Amino acid sequence: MPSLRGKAQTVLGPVEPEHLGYTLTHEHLAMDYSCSFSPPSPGQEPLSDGPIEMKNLFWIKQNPYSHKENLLLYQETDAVKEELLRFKAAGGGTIVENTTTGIGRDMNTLKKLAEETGVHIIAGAGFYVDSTHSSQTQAMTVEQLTGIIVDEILKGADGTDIKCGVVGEIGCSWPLTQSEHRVLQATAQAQSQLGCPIIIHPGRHSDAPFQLIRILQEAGADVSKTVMSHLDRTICDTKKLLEFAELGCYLEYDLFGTEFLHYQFHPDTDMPSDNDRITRIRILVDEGYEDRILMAHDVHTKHRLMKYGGHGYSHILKNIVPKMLIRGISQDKIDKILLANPKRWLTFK
Ligand SMILES: CC(=O)NCCS(=O)(=O)O
Repeated sequence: MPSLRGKAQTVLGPVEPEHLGYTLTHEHLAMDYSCSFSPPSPGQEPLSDGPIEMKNLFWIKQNPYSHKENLLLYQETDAVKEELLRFKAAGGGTIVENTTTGIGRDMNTLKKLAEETGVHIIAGAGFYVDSTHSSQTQAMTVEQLTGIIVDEILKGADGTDIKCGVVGEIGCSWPLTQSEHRVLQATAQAQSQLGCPIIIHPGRHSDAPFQLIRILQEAGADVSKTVMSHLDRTICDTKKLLEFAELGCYLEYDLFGTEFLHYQFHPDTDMPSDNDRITRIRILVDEGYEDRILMAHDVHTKHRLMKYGGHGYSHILKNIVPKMLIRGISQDKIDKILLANPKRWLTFK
């Protein structure tokens, strides 16, 4: 089998990293997030079952995980295709599709979207959070889990010959479960065998990213090829963020476009606004971490698509980049964040 060293691996095969272009490192194009359904507040049950309509859109935006149909992104392939074409027209080149086992990864659809739009799509290997692990997964050893992840990259995933090009998002809860711990160790082992990029979904606690990096390191992972996702909602304290940045992984702000009053998954956290995200990125740039920052939207529900009045996959390129420039983050730094850093991360070692 030819080595992947020096290449990035898309669903259409290996590519030269120079060809990736502007890259969103954490998105979903086809996914079923029903596993995260949050029952609505008493009295709001009828809102949960209806279709998405103008008159309930504000409620859905505030309660995205309580609306059943909103969680079925996989039903929107035509709308997603249209949006990928817009992303490309806005200068975009690559999307890393983070849907792993447990939330409806669909390799055939990803391949079709890549063929029909010309956008490079890189699929994720591995497993989402414990609540989606099958009883078979729960019973597997680290070696068995490693074998599955390695095969998804070298041979193909979900019974297809379409290959993944990153490991993740690897789902972790807070507190971390035993099954998630084994999957993390397998992720580290797969990475040390293949030199591949990995990406982690941390549990919702500011200590979680530190714990996860420690476990990965102890299991032999290369922290410099590791992305910690969702820092937006995970480490809100600047001192702690800078402490975490010292560990040397990529720091991902991937919830651009998500703005709401009440964060359903963790009401103690105030979800930052896009302006807050830009402020935090500016702090990291000023502290010298410009080579470690990544950005994305993590679109994973229908209401964030433009078809439903959402911001879509072009929001960063069209609206956030201009605002970053206004806030004193130079084009050179932005090109590091959206072009050079993803390229370095996605290149197999
Ligand atoms: C699909 C996924 O895991 N999205 C993350 C949502 S969260 O609110 O940042 O946990």
